[in-house]
Amino acid sequence: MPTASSLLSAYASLSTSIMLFRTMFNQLFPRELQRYVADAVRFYWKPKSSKLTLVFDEKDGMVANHIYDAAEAFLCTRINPDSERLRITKSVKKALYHKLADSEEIVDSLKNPVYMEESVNLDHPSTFDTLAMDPMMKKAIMDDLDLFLKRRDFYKRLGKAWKRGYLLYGPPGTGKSSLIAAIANYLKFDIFDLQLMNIGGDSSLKKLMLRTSNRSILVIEDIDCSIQLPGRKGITTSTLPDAHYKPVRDPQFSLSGLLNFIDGLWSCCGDERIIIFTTNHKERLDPALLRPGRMDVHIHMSYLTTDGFNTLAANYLNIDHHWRFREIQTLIEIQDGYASGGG
Ligand SMILES: Nc1ncnc2c1ncn2[C@@H]1O[C@H](COP(=O)(O)OP(=O)(O)OP(=O)(O)O)[C@@H](O)[C@H]1O
Repeated sequence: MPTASSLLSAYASLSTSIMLFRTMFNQLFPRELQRYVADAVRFYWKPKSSKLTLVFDEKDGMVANHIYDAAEAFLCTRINPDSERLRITKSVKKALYHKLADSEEIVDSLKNPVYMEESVNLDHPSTFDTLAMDPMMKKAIMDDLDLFLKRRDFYKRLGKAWKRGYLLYGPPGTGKSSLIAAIANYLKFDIFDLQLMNIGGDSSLKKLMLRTSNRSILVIEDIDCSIQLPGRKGITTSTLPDAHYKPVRDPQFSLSGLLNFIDGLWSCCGDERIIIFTTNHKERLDPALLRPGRMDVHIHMSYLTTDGFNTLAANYLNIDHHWRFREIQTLIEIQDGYASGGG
């Protein structure tokens, strides 16, 4: 057992050595190196926290920080103004998990954490050349787009927003998305894909619409089934989906909100914009959405014609004849006959 005096003398010699080491360290090494060593020691010795604080500044210098806007728009669909803390976790397999207060919980899927996907560099190969579509119809669409782009003064003179709405309707898999890509490639516009089911309310919608750039195409796909829009008088009949449809969640914005934004919001912010709606069931849409000024051009995308088949065979297989073409063309004609009620 060490005596008190030996302990005291060990302590005295240890503290003398430390003081000597500190003095030498301070004199021999530059201040920057000392700070670096101190930081490294602190980093390895500090107890590790499981918490991570993300700070999004509202402004990046003098300009607005887009990440702040995106975070704000996203969070205001998930939390109410009374919530003070938001806890978000995500394990490897499970969905993104938000915990607001002790009594309030929301589970979200990471599939669509942000509800507007911005595709600035469109890399979709579809063009009007590769699209299987009646040549007259193709030309009519391209002419309409060209005319629209030339008519800035016309819209200005009328005091109307310089925008054009298209509705693409028809059975699934008939080329609606391909046509959207072809239009974007033709005009060299950006595409903004608006996911209605993820929008929390009119104000979020407004914010999102304002974030779309000029010379852009706003796409609202499957308008009849992405959300159950309340009608202008609150009646949810006009866009009723089929019996199997389950809305992802109740919408917190109204059809009138959507229509007003489409009509009014872009009028104050400059250049040309195109909005494209797609649906497999045009008959389910409210006439208020279908009228010119909102959906100016209605394009029916239908099943393959003989010409369309030839285009696809050339695009995909690089062939313009084959011994089975005749057989396929006969089948298409029979199908056409059924579709037009002749069969
Ligand atoms: N008219 C067409 N021209 C060229 N490719 C087509 C055409 N129709 C379908 N396709 C091809 O078929 C696939 C499905 O087409 P697309 O996604 O454009 O259809 P859609 O009408 O948008 O379908 P959905 O209504 O299910 O979203 C794509 O690979 C596309 O290349």
